Amino acid sequence: MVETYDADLKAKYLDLLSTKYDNEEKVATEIMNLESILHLPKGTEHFVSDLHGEYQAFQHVLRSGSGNVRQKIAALFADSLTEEEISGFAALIYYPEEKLQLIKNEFESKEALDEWYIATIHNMIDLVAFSSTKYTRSKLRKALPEQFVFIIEELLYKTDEDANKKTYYEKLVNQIISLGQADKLIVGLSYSIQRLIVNHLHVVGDIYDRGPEPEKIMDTLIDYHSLDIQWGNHDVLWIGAYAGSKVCLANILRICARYDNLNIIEDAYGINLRPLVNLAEKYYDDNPAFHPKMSSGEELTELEKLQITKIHQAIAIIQFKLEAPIIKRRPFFEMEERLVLEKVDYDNNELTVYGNTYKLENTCFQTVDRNDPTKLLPEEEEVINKLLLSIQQSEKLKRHMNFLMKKGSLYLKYNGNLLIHGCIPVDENGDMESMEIEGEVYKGRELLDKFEEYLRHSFAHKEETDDLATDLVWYLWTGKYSSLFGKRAMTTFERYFIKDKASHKEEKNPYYHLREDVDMCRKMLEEFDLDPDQGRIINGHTPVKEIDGEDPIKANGKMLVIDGGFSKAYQKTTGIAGYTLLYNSYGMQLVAHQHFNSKEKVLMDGADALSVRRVVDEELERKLVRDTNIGVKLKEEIKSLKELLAYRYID
Ligand SMILES: O=P(O)(O)OC[C@H]1O[C@](O)(COP(=O)(O)O)[C@@H](O)[C@@H]1O
Ligand SMILES: [Mn+2]
Repeated sequence: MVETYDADLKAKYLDLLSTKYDNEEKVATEIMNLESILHLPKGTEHFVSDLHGEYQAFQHVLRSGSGNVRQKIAALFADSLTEEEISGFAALIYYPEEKLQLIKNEFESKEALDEWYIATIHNMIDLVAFSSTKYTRSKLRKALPEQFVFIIEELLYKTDEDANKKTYYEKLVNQIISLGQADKLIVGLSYSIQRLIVNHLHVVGDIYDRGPEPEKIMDTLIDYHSLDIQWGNHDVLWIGAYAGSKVCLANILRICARYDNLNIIEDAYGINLRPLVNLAEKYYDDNPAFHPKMSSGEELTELEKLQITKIHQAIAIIQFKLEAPIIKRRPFFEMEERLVLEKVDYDNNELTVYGNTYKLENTCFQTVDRNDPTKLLPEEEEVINKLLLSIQQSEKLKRHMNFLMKKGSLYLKYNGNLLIHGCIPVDENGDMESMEIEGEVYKGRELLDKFEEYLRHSFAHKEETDDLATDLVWYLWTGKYSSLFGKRAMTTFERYFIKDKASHKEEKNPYYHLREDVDMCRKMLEEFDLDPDQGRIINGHTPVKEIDGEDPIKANGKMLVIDGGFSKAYQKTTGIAGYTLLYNSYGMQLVAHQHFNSKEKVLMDGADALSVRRVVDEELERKLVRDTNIGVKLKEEIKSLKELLAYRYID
């Protein structure tokens, strides 16, 4: 029965396939094409994480391919260009529009400029050829600026250069210049080169929060040619807010207020904060614990600062109140200790948590009824409901969140590696920690799959605000067994109101010290059905403190921690601007970014020489497409095509 069904299905599939490949030659050509692709070297993967709204730094890393663009230029033009020229050329490729302006201003005669155009266009064509050796012609064509494909291909596939066609090629380039198309061609070629140098991008989580322009990062990612995303805890917080979780919403607003980024909400996403501002003005005053953190160079008037301080308090208190009913209705979240508002001794202004009693400072409990401390005032309730409505109606946010869902997942198995933002929750013995959800116990990979299933359910049901799926999205942000949080509890309340830093400590999951161990990493790879000899785990989330001698390469290279440290607020504690990772057919390279120069500085002296590389390993055998995820798919296609050939065309 099953067999006939399968055979039927197969025949239907092959019939469908034969509509695309409607003669024997077409099938044969495609098989040959795919077979040869399998033998090309694998494309370069680029890994970044913890972007935290730092659009400018991200742009630089993306455009420079973490130093890969410059490296290609240096390799190709080692004998013909000086270091300075190489840097200038690199800067032109990263920021072609701006750099072109700067360069053009330097020329005094048209002839000199034309000469520069000719040399530059030729160099760029050579670089395109050099950067595309791993690709098929058709893939290269897709990466070229559409309006110039014909011209570029003519120049790329030059034949007979010395004889008959020499003047033809010269004419072509001269024509481009005299018709005023040179700038457009250079800009187009620059973006093509950027695109050719990185085949696929992995964003290992935390696009949102702390930094000023996450929405611009999202727009860049939406336009990017090939990528995947592993959600970070901060991304999930935004997904949760959009999916109907009021407590997630309160959190994103609180973090925006804390980092003086409320314009992300108001200007970028068009959400009206007026109701929240009115509430804040009515109940709150200045409070040093709620002053916004500002990055250097930023200026606020006293009045602006005061207003943000008030909003910050208003939304923090709403957040603490909203947490309580969830903790109570979900005892299996094991979060009773976080019922902080109920634990406050309002007479003595003290809090007892985890067995210790602390004095509270800078409190702002004006809207807290000590007999029912977690009850929202009707106006607080109205504010959060209005905000939820308007956040769910933001077209731009909808677009960004849909994209996060489409390209994102909690973890990803890719070319034999495991990509995950936070951790795999384990206990001190290295056993997978289990969590009971609706009477079923899950652990390891199954637990993560379950989390993702609930998250997707919540996203599909935005009208539900208090169901288990929505509560679990918040759990992913802050829960003990969350693979994204990776800590035992979040001490936000203590950070605001208690001076004693001991109370701020957030204990990490044992994963974070056990991941130093090779066997533990092997075990985790096996948990995800990956080959422990070949695979590696690629993590974000925890800033690597190079300052204290911490190494991002752990467990003999089985574990790579690439928290980009893009977040300016965290660079003091890491001593570095962060790491990114490149994986080409020869192996993996970790790139340490000492600091991200401003775009202006890069434009002036092409300065990304500050990226230091450390090679994780040299693969013995060059990796080919056939060894990759895509290779597996291509092999399946080849198999089907061969079946089609036998079934339809060969008797
Ligand atoms: O430094 P901030 O912005 O107050 O945030 C601290 C909070 O951020 C977290 O570290 C989570 O953010 P990360 O994913 O960037 O680590 C919490 O554990 C902690 O409570
Ligand atoms: Mn994180």
